Amino acid sequence: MAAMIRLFRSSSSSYSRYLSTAAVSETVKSQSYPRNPVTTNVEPKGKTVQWVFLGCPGVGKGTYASRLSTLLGVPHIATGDLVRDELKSSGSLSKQLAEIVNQGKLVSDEIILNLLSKRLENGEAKGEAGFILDGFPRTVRQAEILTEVTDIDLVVNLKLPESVLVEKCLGRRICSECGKNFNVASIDVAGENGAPRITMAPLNPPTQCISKLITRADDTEDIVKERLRIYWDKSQPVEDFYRSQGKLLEFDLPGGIPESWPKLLEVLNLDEQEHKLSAAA
Ligand SMILES: Nc1ncnc2c1ncn2[C@@H]1O[C@H](COP(=O)(O)OP(=O)(O)O)[C@@H](O)[C@H]1O
Repeated sequence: MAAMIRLFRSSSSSYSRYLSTAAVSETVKSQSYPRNPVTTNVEPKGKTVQWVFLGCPGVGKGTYASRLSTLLGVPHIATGDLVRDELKSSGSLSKQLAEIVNQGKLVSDEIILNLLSKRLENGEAKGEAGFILDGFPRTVRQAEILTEVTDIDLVVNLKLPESVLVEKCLGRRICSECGKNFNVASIDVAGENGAPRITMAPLNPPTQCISKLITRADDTEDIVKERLRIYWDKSQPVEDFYRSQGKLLEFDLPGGIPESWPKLLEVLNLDEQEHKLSAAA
């Protein structure tokens, strides 16, 4: 992990030097790719969790990654949140980022790696270990860099039909005071290719948040469609990257949180009660 932070912290010149080193070590790297089936067992006293969550905008990566991070006691690190925090600041980067993000485009690798390295460094100073990454890696280049600097145990790929994704993004609301996420969309769509119907009840805010709800500037229909296009173009190949390493766990969400959460725990071989008890001990 420390090596990861050192490399992520590199200036742009040493960063490009690092990339050429990565290219030289390509052969060694490809030999070390595991070929065994996906293993999801979490050893509570063993090595800490280093997981990645993949999935289209609106699929619920943040929701499930955050719940699992609480359950497993590892930080949930969402690069989208890091970008939004930077947008709120008055730094010089903020204006540059707003233009990119509000068009639904991806931020440069250099900026993302800088934000991520700062976050990891702050976490390490606080004694954090392990992580659930959400929103990173988003390109094959980012995935290759991550492979160079640390071991990823498992990559969870959350999936929903595209029509649901757009509705979910448009229904997304955030409380400007407490920061919690809600969703006012009521989803009821026929499953694709003979799959069962998908229904999701709205995740309504409590009364104290109702007057403080805001919508993300990039959650408009046109920008969501552009983000989805970019996902298929740039991020979907990341699924293939991890599939070929035997690390990809595909998970078709059966519905909202009440239906999906227990099923996700089941495929991850996690027992909620057991983890709560060991955390309390
Ligand atoms: N790993 C990344 N690489 C490039 N840009 C990123 C990355 N993570 C986040 N961003 C930027 O932040 C925006 C919001 O990210 P996120 O909240 O993860 O969005 P989404 O809901 O589309 O999955 C993205 O549209 C992109 O501009």
